[in-house]
Amino acid sequence: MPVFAANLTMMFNEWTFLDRFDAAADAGFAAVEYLFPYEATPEAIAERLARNNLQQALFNLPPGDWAAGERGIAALPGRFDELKTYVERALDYAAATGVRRLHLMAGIADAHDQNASSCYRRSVAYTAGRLGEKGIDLLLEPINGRNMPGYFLNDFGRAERLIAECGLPNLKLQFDIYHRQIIHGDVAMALRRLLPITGHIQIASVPSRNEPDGEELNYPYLFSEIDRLGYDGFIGCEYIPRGRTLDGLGWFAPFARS
Ligand SMILES: O=C(O)C(=O)CO
Repeated sequence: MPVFAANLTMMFNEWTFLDRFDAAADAGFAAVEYLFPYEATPEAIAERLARNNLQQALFNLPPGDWAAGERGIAALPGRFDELKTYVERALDYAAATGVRRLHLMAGIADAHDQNASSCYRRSVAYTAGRLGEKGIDLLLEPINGRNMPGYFLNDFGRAERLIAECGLPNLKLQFDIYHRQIIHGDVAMALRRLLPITGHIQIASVPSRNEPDGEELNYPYLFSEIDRLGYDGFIGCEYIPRGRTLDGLGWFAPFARS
């Protein structure tokens, strides 16, 4: 049975960030994820996790200047020293929250630019090494170019090759089924092939990125396939509720913690 993590960046937006932890637990979630924790203190987040007996499934390392349009800096030339400070900042939050996996965003850069590619490799190798010292996995997530135009890592094959070439035991794929379907399709076969290198799964309907209960993907089938394949990680619910978050949780009822 998959363990679902509520994505508190997208879900439970009727509450303030810290109150979303309580709301997710009350709705039956045993785990949470979000893009970034950095506007709250590590202590405040740790307190909400403990109070609600929630596991922290995932969050992202700092992404650079998000408000200015940056979506990570790992592939951006000249930003390596800044990246190192981001790694330490994320590790502070990791220590407080007990998270075992972090996502490194690549950035907006030409996917075929040699300089960007070598910066990305260097950033990935450095970050994986530093996280490995703490027993934490580093995740790389291909993101579709419709949601994030110009994003460097926009192809599952490239992520797979990089993970293989690096050969680092804690470097894994973040398999967002929503992005996979938009970029390549063939979701079930890709899960079968890529599950051995997958460290986290995320879900949403396609094309609307809403609750996983309709449109072009058959999630009940995919959940049973993920179970059949023996996946024992988290499934992050990275979707935008159509209306109020609680009203859209019908799909989740069979999986809710009582
Ligand atoms: O945009 C997404 O899908 C992400 O998960 C960014 O971390």
